[in-house]
Amino acid sequence: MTSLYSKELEIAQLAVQRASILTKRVFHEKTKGTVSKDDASPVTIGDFGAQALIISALKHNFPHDEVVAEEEAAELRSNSALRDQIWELVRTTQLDDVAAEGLLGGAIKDAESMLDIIDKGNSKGGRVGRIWTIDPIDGTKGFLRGGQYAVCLALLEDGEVKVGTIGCPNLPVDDSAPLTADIGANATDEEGRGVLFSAVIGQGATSRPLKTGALAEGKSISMKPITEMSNASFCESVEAGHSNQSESARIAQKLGITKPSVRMDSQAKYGSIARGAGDIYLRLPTSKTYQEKIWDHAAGDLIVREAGGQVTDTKGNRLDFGVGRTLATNSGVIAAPKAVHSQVLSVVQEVLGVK
Ligand SMILES: Nc1ncnc2c1ncn2[C@@H]1O[C@H](COP(=O)(O)O)[C@@H](O)[C@H]1OP(=O)(O)O
Ligand SMILES: [Mg+2]
Ligand SMILES: [Mg+2]
Ligand SMILES: [Mg+2]
Repeated sequence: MTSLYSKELEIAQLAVQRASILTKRVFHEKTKGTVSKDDASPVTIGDFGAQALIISALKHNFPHDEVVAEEEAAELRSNSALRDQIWELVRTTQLDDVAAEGLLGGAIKDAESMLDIIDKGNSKGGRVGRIWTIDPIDGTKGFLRGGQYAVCLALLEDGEVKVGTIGCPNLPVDDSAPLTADIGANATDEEGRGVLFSAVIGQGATSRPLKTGALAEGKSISMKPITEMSNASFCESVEAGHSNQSESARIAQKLGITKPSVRMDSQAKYGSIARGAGDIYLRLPTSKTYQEKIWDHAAGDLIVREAGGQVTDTKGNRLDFGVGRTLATNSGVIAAPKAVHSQVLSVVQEVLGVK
């Protein structure tokens, strides 16, 4: 393995795999330690634990890189019961392959170190240097209802996404399985679920089964060419507060799309269109003030583009990951195969009245 970013890719995939094991354990626990954040969104012991495990692996391998991660440990420093619950999970979650676990640096020393590690995700981001961005559980609401969620990790270099990995424990492994709406009944440990999407800039995108030890072999994935808009399928958020679902319905109708949207939580949407299970992902702003977070889009943006797609905001600009922790200069997301992206964008702009 001598290709560019091969070490980063291997560590990212293994780190996401290990964190995914932790999230699945939490799903089966009776109490998920759910607390409400300042913005009223939920966070669980799974979010904190997964973030600790991923940052620990990154700091072991790339000690000088910065990290922009979603969660912070402040609440855990004053809530020792919650801290202990997370520590118990983190302490006892390993990959079941000794060599792979060794690559991630093994266990974290103690509960205090775990809190410090969680807080290493506090970089301001920006356009200079190597910055990893982590969403330890993307779609926490989906996670809680047994629907889709994703463990997301990307490497930015000078503001550009170079490596992206998304673990989706509840998506089918089969790349050609049709997209199904996220009704919250997808959580199962049966064979056939759990997929890891990855991409490296200039090297294409892959999917592989999400394992509990060494990495499974990957397959190249690509977006499906749309021959008839009437047969296209588009996906969007489950949450009406995250994306305007009445505008998306009007856009779909104007494009000639006849199928209803497939609603699913998290960056599972990016992975699903990248492998051709769906075609288009629309995320239409619901407020003028909400700024999308870089950890909600970085990995998906690269995976879709490396699979033959184009990703822009509603103004037609590429997502700019170099402005800080948020996509402050962008509004919404339009992801589609390259060949039809401009057609989709012009209908989006017509319906939204964007110049
Ligand atoms: N008002 C909002 N508009 C758009 N996205 C939001 C909004 N509030 C939260 N989000 C984020 O959208 C992501 C979920 O994406 P999706 O809606 O596509 O499933 C979550 O990361 C969620 O943040 P959080 O992690 O804090 O819940
Ligand atoms: Mg969250
Ligand atoms: Mg998220
Ligand atoms: Mg999250």
